[in-house]
Amino acid sequence: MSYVIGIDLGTSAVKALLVNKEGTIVAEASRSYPLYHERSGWSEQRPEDWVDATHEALRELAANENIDAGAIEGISFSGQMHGLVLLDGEGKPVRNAILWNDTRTTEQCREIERVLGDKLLRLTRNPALEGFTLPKILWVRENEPALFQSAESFLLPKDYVRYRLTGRRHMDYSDAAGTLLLEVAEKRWSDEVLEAFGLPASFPPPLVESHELTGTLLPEAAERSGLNVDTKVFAGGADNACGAIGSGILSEGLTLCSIGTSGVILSYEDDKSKDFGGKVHFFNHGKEDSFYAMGVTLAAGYSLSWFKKTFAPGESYDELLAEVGGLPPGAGGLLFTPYLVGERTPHADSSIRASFVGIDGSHERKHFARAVMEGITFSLNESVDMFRGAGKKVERIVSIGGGAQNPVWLQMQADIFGATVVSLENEQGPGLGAAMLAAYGCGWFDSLEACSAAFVKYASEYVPNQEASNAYVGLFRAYQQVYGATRELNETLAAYRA
Ligand SMILES: Nc1ncnc2c1ncn2[C@@H]1O[C@H](COP(=O)(O)OP(=O)(O)O)[C@@H](O)[C@H]1O
Ligand SMILES: O=C(CO)[C@@H](O)[C@H](O)COP(=O)(O)O
Repeated sequence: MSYVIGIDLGTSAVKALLVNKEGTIVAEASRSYPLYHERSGWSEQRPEDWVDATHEALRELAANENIDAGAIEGISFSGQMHGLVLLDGEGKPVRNAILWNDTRTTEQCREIERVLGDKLLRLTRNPALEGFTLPKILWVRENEPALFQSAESFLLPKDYVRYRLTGRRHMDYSDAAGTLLLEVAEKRWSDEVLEAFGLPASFPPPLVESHELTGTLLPEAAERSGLNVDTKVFAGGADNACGAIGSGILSEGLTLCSIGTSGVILSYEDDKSKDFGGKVHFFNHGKEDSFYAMGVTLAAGYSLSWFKKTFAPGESYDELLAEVGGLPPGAGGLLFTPYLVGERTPHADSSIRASFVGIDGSHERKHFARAVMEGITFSLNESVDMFRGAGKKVERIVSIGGGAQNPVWLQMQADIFGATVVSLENEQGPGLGAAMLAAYGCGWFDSLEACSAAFVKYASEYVPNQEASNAYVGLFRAYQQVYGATRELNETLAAYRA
C-alpha cells in the first residue's frame, strides 16, 4: 500500500492526514500552537512553533504501527495565507511572523494605493488590504528599520515549513497571489510593484505550481519526523485553494463556503480577465492556470470560538450549540455582526468592531449563540450576494471547515444563502486538498479532476427551507444596516482599545 500526507498549517493548529490511493484517510495527527496578540489588531506566531508542531504531527503518523514509513511516497501542504516570514541572509526569521488576521497596516495600505494608483488593481488584481503581505513588509521597514535591514527575503507560513523540511525555498502561485507582489493573471512577480517599493528582485522566492516537486527531506528533517529521507515534497497551496481542491471545486459553477478561523465564499474561475473591480479577492487556484474569486469574513469561526471561550469555557461546541436548533430564525430579534478583529468583505475596515443589536430581557445564552452563528453566515452571504450581482450562479455550495461540523449551522447556511449546501463525508477540506496535490504530483492520477473523482466524497445535502429563507431576507437587510450605523461609533471607541 502507498500513502501520501497532506499537511494543513492552520491558524490554530497543524493537521496532518495520511491518505491511501483510494482517498481514505487512514490516520490523522494534530498539534496546536499559540497566537500572540500583543496589541489590539496585532496577530503573530513563532515560525519555530509551526516547524516543531509539524515534525511532531508527522512523527505521530510515521510511528503508526500499521504503516511502513517507506510507503509514504509524498507530502504536500495547505497553508494559512499572507503571513509574513522575513528571513535574514542565512534563512533565519528576523522576527515573529505577522499573520493574515493582523490589521496594523492601514497606513501602509493607503501608501500602496497612493504610490501605485490604478496600477495596483491592473497588475495584482486585488486591492490593498491589511491582511496581505506587502503592507506587512512595509510596516516592518517603517517601524522596525534595524530588523528590516537584516532581512533579505521572505516566505509565507507553509513555504517556511517546507523550506525547513527540504532546505529549498519556493512559493506556489496560489499563495503568492495573496502577497500583492504577484501579477496574478500573468503568473510572475511584478517588477513594477517591487521597484515601486524599492524591493530587490531577489526578495521573493522562485515561483512553482502547487503540484510541483520541490525536493526531498533533509536528513535532520527525516530523522525528526520519522519519514524516509527520499520522501517527495510537493509545493502545496493556499488553504483556500486547497480547501477548494479537497471539495472538488475544480470547474466553473462550483462554490465553496469555508468556516475556519476566517470564513470564505469562493467561486471557481477559468477566465483570468474576469473583473470584480477589487470587491472580492482574485487569486490563482492550486489547479494549473485556473483562478478563483473569494470574499472573506475575518472572524468567522473565531467569533464562535471567542464566544465559547468567554461565555462557555470548558464546554464543547456541541454542548454550547445544543439548544440553538430549537430557536426560530432571528434568535428572538437579536443580531450579531462578526467584526471582532475588523472586516474584509464587503467592508475593508480595520476599525470596525462587533455588535449585538436588540438584546432583550428574555434572551438567554442560546439566543446569543444562535445570533453569532447567524451573524457569521450573514457576513458570508454578503459575498454570495456580490457574486450573484456579478452574474454568477450560486445554486450549490460545498461547505467545509469546523463550522460544517454542526448540522443546524449547515441548514442555516442553506436557508440564508438560498442555495443547496453539501457537506463532505470526512470533513478535512484543506488537508485533503494538500494530500491530493501530493497524490497528483506522485503521478497516481493524470489530473486533479481524476484525483477528485476518487478522493472527494460528498455526504448530506441541505435544501433551503422556504419559510426560514423568507424570514432571513428581512433579517439580512437589517444586518446590512448595522455596519453603517456603528462605523463612526467604533472610530470613536478605537482610542479606548488596548
Ligand atoms: N463542533 C463544532 N460545531 C460548530 N462549530 C465548530 C465545531 N468545531 C469547530 N467549530 C468552529 O470551527 C472553527 C475552527 O475551524 P478549523 O477549520 O479547524 O479552523 P482553522 O483551520 O482556522 O484552524 C472554530 O473556531 C469554531 O468556530
Ligand atoms: O486570509 C485568509 C484568506 O485571504 C484566510 O483564509 C487565511 O488563509 C487563514 O485561514 P483559516 O486559518 O481560517 O483557515
